Amino acid sequence: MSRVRVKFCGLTRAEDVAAAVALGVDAIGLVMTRRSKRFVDLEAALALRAQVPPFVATVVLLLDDEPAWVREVISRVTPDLLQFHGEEPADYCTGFGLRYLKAIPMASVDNVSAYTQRHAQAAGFLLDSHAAGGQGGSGQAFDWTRVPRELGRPLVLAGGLNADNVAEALRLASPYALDVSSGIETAPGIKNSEKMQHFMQALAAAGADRELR
Ligand SMILES: O=C(O)c1ccccc1N[C@@H]1O[C@H](COP(=O)(O)O)[C@@H](O)[C@H]1O
Repeated sequence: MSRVRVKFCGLTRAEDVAAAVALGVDAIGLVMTRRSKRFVDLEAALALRAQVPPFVATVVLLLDDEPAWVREVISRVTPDLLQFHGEEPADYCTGFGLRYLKAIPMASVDNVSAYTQRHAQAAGFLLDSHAAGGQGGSGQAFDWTRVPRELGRPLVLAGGLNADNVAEALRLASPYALDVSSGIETAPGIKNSEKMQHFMQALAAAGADRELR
């Protein structure tokens, strides 16, 4: 038995980081691709990162970004983990020398295990509802019965999660971790403390301590 981990992603405000940490999240996500409405620049990311205490991970989300930008983000923000959400090939992802999650666009991937084999060095896989070439963070869920039983790596479930569906997500997908953004906000990048709290309460009520894959 193990506890389901939680990442709140797309935080842009100090008060939202403080609320997330107080609620006991395992990771916060900073979106540092300029394509996103939740983009935070280097100065903002540095300030938010400085607020994150030990034992809470800082994950930086990128999407088909220029390597020079990725290197600058790594050296300035010092994230614990990268999350590549685009069509980045394995040699690009491994080239930065930092552990990474690879997002899998479930709307356009039929064979998940073939996809994971191309990213043998990924620390884990994040299954999201978008199609290749599209963006995540849409608040849309995919069919969770499509989540494979065995990935051989930690599986992070994302896409349209909220307090109302988290129990069903756990039941159908048994993920290692949950990643939520739209479901805890009032507008892109503006998190809502009540929604954050409701999400964590719903997770606890659903039994966050469970057998995981
Ligand atoms: O949050 C964004 O703006 C974003 C932009 C580009 C790619 C991914 C993005 N977010 C990630 O998408 C998933 C699902 O989010 P949601 O809960 O459906 O809003 C999650 O991993 C976000 O971190």
